[in-house]
This record gives sequence, C-alpha cells and structure tokens, in this order.
Amino acid sequence: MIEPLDMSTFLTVRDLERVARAELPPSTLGYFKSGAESQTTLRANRRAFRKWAIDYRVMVDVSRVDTRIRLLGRDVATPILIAPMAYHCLAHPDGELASARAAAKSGAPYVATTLATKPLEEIATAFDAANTAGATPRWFQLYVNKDRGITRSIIERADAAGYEALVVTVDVPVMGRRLSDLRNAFTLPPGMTAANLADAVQGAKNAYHHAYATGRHDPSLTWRDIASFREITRMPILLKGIVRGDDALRAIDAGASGVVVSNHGGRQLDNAIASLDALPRVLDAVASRQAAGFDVLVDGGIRWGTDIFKALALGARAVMVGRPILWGLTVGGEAGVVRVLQILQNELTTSMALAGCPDIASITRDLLVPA
Ligand SMILES: Cc1cc2nc3c(=O)[nH]c(=O)nc-3n(C[C@H](O)[C@H](O)[C@H](O)COP(=O)(O)O)c2cc1C
Ligand SMILES: CC(C)CC(=O)C(=O)O
Repeated sequence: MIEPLDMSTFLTVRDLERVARAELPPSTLGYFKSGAESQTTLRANRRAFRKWAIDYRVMVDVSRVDTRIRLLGRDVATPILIAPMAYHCLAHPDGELASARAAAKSGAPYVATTLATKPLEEIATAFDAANTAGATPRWFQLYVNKDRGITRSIIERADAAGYEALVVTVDVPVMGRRLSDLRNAFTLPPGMTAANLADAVQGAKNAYHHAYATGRHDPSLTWRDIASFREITRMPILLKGIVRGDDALRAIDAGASGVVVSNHGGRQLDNAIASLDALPRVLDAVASRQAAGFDVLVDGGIRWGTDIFKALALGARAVMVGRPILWGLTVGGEAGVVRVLQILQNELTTSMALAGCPDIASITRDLLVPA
C-alpha cells in the first residue's frame, strides 16, 4: 500500500497496472495477472479488440453523452460492471468492502464472488451504504460446490442479503492450469479465508483456503442444475463463461435471463476462443430465438474505453472489467477502484462523442470495420 496517492495522476488503466505490479508480492501478482498454460487465450482476448477499427461519424450533437443502459430490466448509469474476482484482500486490507463502495459511488454494478475474503452480507452492507440513491444494482456470483447443501445455503444467503441477480460461473468444472500458481504453490496468507465458505461449515474457518476452495468446484454441474437453482431463488440467473451459440440457446431453455460471454480472462481453457470473437455468434443465436430481454454481456481484456465501445457496437448489453479493478484496489484501495472506473467511463464517453454517439443505442455495428 502506498496511500495516500493522488489518483488523478493516473491517466490510464496501464498507469495503475504498472504501479500495482511493482507493489504486489510475486505470488499474488502471479495469481492476479496470469492466464492458463501458454497464456494464448489471455493474449487473444486483447488481440481480438485490436482487430476492429472505429468507423466514426462526425457532426452529430454530442453536447450531452448518455451512457445509461437497461440491465435485467432496470436503468443503470453505465455499461461497465465489476467482474467477480476472488480474494480482494490480497490487493488491499479493506478488500471487497473497498471495491464494493467504489462501485456504488461510481454507479457501476458490482458482482460479488463466492470466493470473497469478506462475507457476502458485509459486502452488501458496505455497497448499500455508499449506494445512496439506490440506483446501482449488486449481483452475486455463484461457484457451485460439490456439497449442494453449501450451494443452497449460499444462494439463500445471497437472496436474503438482497443481491439482485445470481451469476452462475460455468467455465470452472476443474481449475485451469495457471503455471505461476503451481510454481509458487499459491495460497492465502494466514488469517485470510474464503469467507463465504468459512461460514458454511461450523468450526472449520481455517480450512477454507485456496486449495480447499479450488477442490470444491463441482465437475458434474450440467444444464439440469440451473433449473434446480431457479427453484431455490427469486433472483434472475445469468450464466458466466458461455462462448457458443448453442450453449446460449441452452441457457435460454434452462430459464436463464442472460449470459456473460467469457473465457474467464484466459485463466481456464488455454487456446479457447477470445471472448470478443465469441460475442457475435452468441448474439446471433439469441436473436434467432427472439429472446427479448435476454441480456448478453462480455468480459475479457477490456482495458480502454474504446474496447467497451467495440463490445457495445458488436451488440453486447454491457461489459465486465476484471484485472484493472485489482490494480486500482492495490494502488489506492477504494479511491484506486473509483479512479479505474472514472478512467474507463471517461474514455468511453470521449470515444462516444468522437464517434458521433450521444447515447448507447447509437453505438451500432456499422461503426466497426476490420482494422
Ligand atoms: C484474480 C482473478 C480472480 C477471479 N475470480 C473469479 C471468481 O471468483 N469468479 C468468477 O466467476 N470469475 C473470476 N475471475 C474471472 C473474472 O470474473 C473475469 O471473467 C475476467 O477477469 C475478465 O477478464 P479481464 O481480467 O481481462 O478483464 C477472476 C479473474 C481474476 C483475474
Ligand atoms: C479459486 C478460483 C476458482 C477463483 C477464480 O475464478 C480465478 O482465480 O480465476
């Protein structure tokens, strides 16, 4: 931690990343930044954005630029969401409480992970206290535990704590092989736990470390389970980690309200398709079903406002941002995350103005050409 720092000196996500990289212990840095195996997909996620150029329009009144969207049927100020990421306390002692407050203050929807280092109830309270206008939603991301009793109890807790949607991550039947984690024997430092799981089983708090958490993913998870979650909760369900059109159709059939096109930031299947490359065919499949109100989000490799512009132009409803949030949290805690969100929001509105788009609906597909 090097607080206090003047966050306004950071002009890009890369500026914060540079400082965070210098500051983090090697095993934490390795965990945050790495992709699986050869990291081909990690790089492909970035390359996919560079394949598109913006074919911009001029002489449009952009004296007001409006980034509001509809998300799961409600108005949200920005299409930028905070992706669910494990173990925020590795980046900053306030952990998820800081990132949640930053999201609420910035009007950015927040997705709390099952593998948070603070209990989901405390994250909800921190978020709500900062969400003064009540205008910004928070969602909960579920890792399905082999012990379905634990899974049910986590869903029920998320429901009771007022999370508005359940994001079921479906691309981790087993852990991807992240070589730096294997080499560093990555684990959580003493005193830090996967807090939501720790509470699920009495008296076992200290057992709920990384190795335990990673061993609990249920490799037998299938489409049928989604229907059973539907019965447990009133929350709409999104599936995170979809890259195929046919899987998007299965998600619709299973009663999901949306999908996040994602390859987990290149951390699971190496050589998997880049998430931006997967987006159009998922959208085509969903359109063929005329599933009005089914929201398609995308994540992976978003580092600039123009990346968000491109994702929206291809048809995404919204985007999730991962690692940049951890860089901000490392450098400046809550203020660092606020700064990352500010930078991306600012870049997005600037690119919209320069491309002749006063609102999100005007960011259309024809504004992209191959680079
Ligand atoms: C350190 C780290 C931890 C993550 N933990 C989770 C998690 O707990 N649940 C989940 O669904 N995705 C998790 N992800 C994946 C992110 O939600 C997201 O899909 C990915 O980071 C997006 O790519 P980006 O980092 O390039 O923006 C994690 C990613 C990182 C980098
Ligand atoms: C423990 C992991 C499954 C958390 C995660 O999703 C990740 O590190 O990418």
